[in-house]
Amino acid sequence: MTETALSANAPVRIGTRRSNLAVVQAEGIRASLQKIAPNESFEIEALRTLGDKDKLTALYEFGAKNLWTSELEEKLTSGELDLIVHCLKDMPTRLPENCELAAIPPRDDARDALIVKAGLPYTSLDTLPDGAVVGTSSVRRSAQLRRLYPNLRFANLRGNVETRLAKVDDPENEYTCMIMSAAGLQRVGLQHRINQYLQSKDGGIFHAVGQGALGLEIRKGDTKMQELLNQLADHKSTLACLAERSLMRTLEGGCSVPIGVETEWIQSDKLKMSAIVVSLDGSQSVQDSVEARLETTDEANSLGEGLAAKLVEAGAEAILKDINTNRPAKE
Ligand SMILES: NCc1[nH]cc(CCC(=O)O)c1CC(=O)O
Repeated sequence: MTETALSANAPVRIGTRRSNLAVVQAEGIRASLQKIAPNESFEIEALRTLGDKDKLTALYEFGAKNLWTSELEEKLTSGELDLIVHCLKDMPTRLPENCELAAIPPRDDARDALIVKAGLPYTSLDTLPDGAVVGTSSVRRSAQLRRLYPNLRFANLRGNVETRLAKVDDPENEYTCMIMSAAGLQRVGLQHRINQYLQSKDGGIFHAVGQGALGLEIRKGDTKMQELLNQLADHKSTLACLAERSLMRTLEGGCSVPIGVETEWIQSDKLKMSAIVVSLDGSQSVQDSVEARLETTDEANSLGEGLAAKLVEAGAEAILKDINTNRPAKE
């Protein structure tokens, strides 16, 4: 084959993390792209990232906000990859100079879910006995739970979806239950293990910014990829997720800061966004909400900034500052 023929047929290279969930997500995007562009070929490259390798360090101790993404982004900018399929919630709110968030497809279930150890009879957070051990390494989850359920205890739980579930079910381990994203479980076919779906009006728990959505990242200015991915984008999911990310960016929180959020379209073009910021021990919290008609990404960004301002007014800054000064291994 000549070199020209090779480059004309060069496959579009899709990068993702090497977990089952990440690969399932990338396969879904590949299938959608293949339908849109039947003459292109698409290849998936599943890479082990720093976040996958280090299962021991508590997430909040890493300091860096990009432990799932930076190695993939290096390959994107060097041209080894053309697209990265991320869980949007693992993407930092500020991307490297030469990368961009090209599209957000229709969002799946954004809620957290309670999963009880196999064989135990509990069905919801409020039926858990005193001293029950919740497996989670997310300070957003533990802080919100400490606030509402002071009778619970917490233990770190890391690893991919299947690993975490196996650790909880292992009778040798002290976990009574764990909290995980509903979308993550559903995508790998484990939705039957969900005992309770959590949200502000059920269990009192707000989900993470961008949870349940995918983020499709490309090299900045790659118009061929942008045009393809435009066809996978969902307008309402995009506006809601961008509003959430703007809130997070404005509060300067990373994925390890206890900011919980919820967005809901209350009319066809009106988004309501509620959020909570909680101290690590659950003793302090501020909560507020905003709503506005949204059509453009600028308007989504303004909504996030507006909610951040309200939360700061209510005392969020003191809580976040306290978290940053007390963090054990802050950079
Ligand atoms: N923090 C890890 C992570 N990143 C994305 C998902 C699941 C998919 C999603 O929620 O978008 C998970 C698992 C979890 O938090 O339970």
